Amino acid sequence: MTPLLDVRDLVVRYGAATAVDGVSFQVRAGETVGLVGPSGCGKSSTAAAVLRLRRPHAGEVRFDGLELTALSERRLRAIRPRLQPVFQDPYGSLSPRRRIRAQIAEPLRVQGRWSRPAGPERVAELLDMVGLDPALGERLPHELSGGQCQRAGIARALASAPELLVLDEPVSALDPSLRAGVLNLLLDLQDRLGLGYLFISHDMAAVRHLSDRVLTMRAGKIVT
Ligand SMILES: Nc1ncnc2c1ncn2[C@@H]1O[C@H](COP(=O)(O)OP(=O)(O)OP(=O)(O)O)[C@@H](O)[C@H]1O
Repeated sequence: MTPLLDVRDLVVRYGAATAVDGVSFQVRAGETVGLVGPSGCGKSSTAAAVLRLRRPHAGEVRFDGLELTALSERRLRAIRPRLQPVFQDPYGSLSPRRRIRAQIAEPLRVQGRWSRPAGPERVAELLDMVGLDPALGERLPHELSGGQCQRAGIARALASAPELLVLDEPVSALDPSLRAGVLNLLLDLQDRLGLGYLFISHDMAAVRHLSDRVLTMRAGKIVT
């Protein structure tokens, strides 16, 4: 079976410095692959290349068999909803001045999946799926707690109907008491939706809790 994500010999450079040095791994549908390693070892650079936020210097990123590194922006736009990021900063991934419900509705509108009353109902359903009272959709991001905001960001990612989530330190900015709740939510969503996860963290306990397989990076290379 074609893996959901197939990364081959990935190289990311910043000028003369090599941040990712020949990394290869696969993520299958419904599977969580953890990526751990010390600060600066190249985890976020790997994520950025997978999401095509940064073009790699060399190597391939295949998503469902399709090579992303060579795709035009126009063709990439059709693929982007299928692989969605969740970043560390819960407030940073949402626009500060728009209500939560409008931000969750946006992917539905962009993909031509918005109508009334189904659109607003879907937004309420997505909020409920991430454990938020749909009434919180009326609020602005700064009117939510960090944990609520990260859940809203996950709801927004889910609005695109993704198959893969790239989770880059998704709970590291949260109060330790809230982390388990968000990690368990991610497990629950994976069960319900069959999502693949690339889960990046320096928190070994969190990675073990979530991952089917754990890859360790050091100085740009996968060492296990
Ligand atoms: N935009 C950039 N410009 C130049 N160098 C960068 C840039 N982003 C990252 N780097 C460098 O690339 C290397 C890998 O960084 P990266 O952020 O991918 O590591 P990381 O494992 O995600 O670290 P952390 O856990 O601290 O986020 C580091 O040496 C870093 O300084």
